[in-house]
Amino acid sequence: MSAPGRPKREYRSAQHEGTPVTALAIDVRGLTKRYDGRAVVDDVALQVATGRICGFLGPNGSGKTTTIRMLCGLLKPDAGEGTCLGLDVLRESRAIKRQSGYMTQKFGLYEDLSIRENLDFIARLFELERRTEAVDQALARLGLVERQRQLAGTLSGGWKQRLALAACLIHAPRLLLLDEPTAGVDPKARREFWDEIHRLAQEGMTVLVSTHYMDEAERCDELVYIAYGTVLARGTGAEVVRQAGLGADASLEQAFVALIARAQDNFAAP
Ligand SMILES: Nc1ncnc2c1ncn2[C@@H]1O[C@H](COP(=O)(O)OP(=O)(O)OP(=O)(O)O)[C@@H](O)[C@H]1O
Repeated sequence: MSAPGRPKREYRSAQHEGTPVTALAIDVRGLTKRYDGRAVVDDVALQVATGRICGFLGPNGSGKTTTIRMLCGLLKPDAGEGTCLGLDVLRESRAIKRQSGYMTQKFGLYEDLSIRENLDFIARLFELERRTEAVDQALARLGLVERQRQLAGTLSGGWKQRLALAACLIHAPRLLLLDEPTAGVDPKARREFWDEIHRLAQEGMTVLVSTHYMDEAERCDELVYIAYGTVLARGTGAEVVRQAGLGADASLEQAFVALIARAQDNFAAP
C-alpha cells in the first residue's frame, strides 16, 4: 500500500477554479439500486477523502459498475443520499459529471479517428474554451504527442487505455472514477498506468478505481470490498485483512477469499 500520510497538492483546474475543495470527495450512504425487484446495490456507504486512491474490489456482478454509475450521475439511485465533490448526487448530477472523469470498462472512443481527433471531439463535447491547449496538455501528460496522428483503432490495449485516460482528463476533473481501467492490458502498461494514477493523486486528484488485480489493490491508499451489492470490508489493506478475520501475515487475496466465503453463507440462495 502507498504511504497514507504523503503530502498532497491541490489538483488545479482552470475550469473549476474557485470551487471549494471538500475533505471528502465522495461521501454517500444508503445507495441502493434495484432491477426487477432485486437490489444489485444495497445500502452502500462510501467515503473517500480528497486526493486518495480507493480501490473498489469485488467478484463479477457484485455491483461495482452500478455504484460507480450512480456516483457520477449516470444512473439514478432508488435510495440513498450524499455528495460527490460536495455536490448532491441526486440533485446535482450534471455538475458532478462536469467535474469528474469516468472511464468505462470498454474502450469507448472512435477507432476511425486519430488520437488527437478523439481528444478534440471530447473537448468539444465539454465546450472547453481553450480546446487546443487542453488537447495538447492531455497529449503531453499521457505521452501521446508522437502518436497523436495515429488512428485509435490501430493502438495496442495499453495505448488505448492511455488515450482513454487522456480523454477522462481533458476537462480537468477533480475526481476520477475508473472501472477496471487496465483489464486485459500487459503488466508493463498496467504499471505505467498506475504510475500516472499516483502522479495525479499527488496533485490532489481523488480516484475510485475498480479492479480484479491484487497488485493494483496493493497500490491503493484504501480499499472497499463489495459482494452481493453490500460492502463487506473497507479500510487499509491491513484493516481489510483484519476484518476478514485473518492474521497480519495474510495476503489481500486470502482476505477476499475469506470474506466472500463468509458472505456466501449469508447471501447466497439456498
Ligand atoms: N440494466 C440492468 N438491468 C438488469 N440488471 C442489471 C443491469 N445492470 C446491472 N445489472 C445486474 O446488476 C448486478 C451488478 O452488476 P455490475 O455491473 O454493477 O457488477 P460489477 O461488480 O461491476 O461486475 P463486473 O466485475 O463483472 O464488471 C449484476 O447481477 C448485473 O447483471
